[in-house]
Amino acid sequence: MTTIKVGNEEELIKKLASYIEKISNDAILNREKFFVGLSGGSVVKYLCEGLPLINTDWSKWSIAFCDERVVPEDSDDSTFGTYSRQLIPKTQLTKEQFIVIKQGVSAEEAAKDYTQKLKELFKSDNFKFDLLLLGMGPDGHTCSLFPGHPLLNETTLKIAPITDSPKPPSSRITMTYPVINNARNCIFAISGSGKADMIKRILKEKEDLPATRVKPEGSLYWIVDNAAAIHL
Ligand SMILES: O=C1O[C@H](COP(=O)(O)O)[C@@H](O)[C@H](O)[C@H]1O
Repeated sequence: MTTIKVGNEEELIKKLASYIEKISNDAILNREKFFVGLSGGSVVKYLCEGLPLINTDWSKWSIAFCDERVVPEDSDDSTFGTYSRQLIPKTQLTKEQFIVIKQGVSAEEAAKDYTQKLKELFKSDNFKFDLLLLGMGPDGHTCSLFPGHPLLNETTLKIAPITDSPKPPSSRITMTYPVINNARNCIFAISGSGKADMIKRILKEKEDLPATRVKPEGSLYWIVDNAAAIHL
């Protein structure tokens, strides 16, 4: 695991973008494709500001969601909806490059459908992402994997439904650890004093929390700004 400290949110956005540029270009050079998973929450802002700055072959990108809320695409809670409005117009990405959840169905059906879509994307049951871009909530959750929730121990489902998310909206789908920890690279991007206590508990005290359980086969990076890293 590598911890990268930066001064503030602006520097975090630039640092994150530079890592994504390198990882995407390596993947495209070596495998001619780049499979990436995006998160919602504060990561959306970091990516919508940082990604338009990078040099990459956008046509080689396939984009999935580390978790997604089971809501209509035009809802403010839809992670795809937000990227669609705020990222696509600033890059050469098209909507067709995003793997989106099925609309108008239950979380259970959305998770099954999403699993099928990923099987088609990877042409395999082995969902090997080049990069997962992760956030962490102030309670230590990542994706839609919350402290104490039974999904932390899910080993069969790769994409799981959750209908009792403690953070609204309650109905979501999420990657589980068998997919997360199969990734070639995972990057957490964390900014602000509101995350400082949890950063200490996870990175210093190694407390068993959802974000701590992200231990990919590949590389793990935590990019943390000064305000979030104050207790390290
Ligand atoms: O609900 C969610 O929360 C986490 C963390 O969000 P943040 O705003 O505290 O960064 C996010 O990573 C996840 O994708 C999202 O659905």
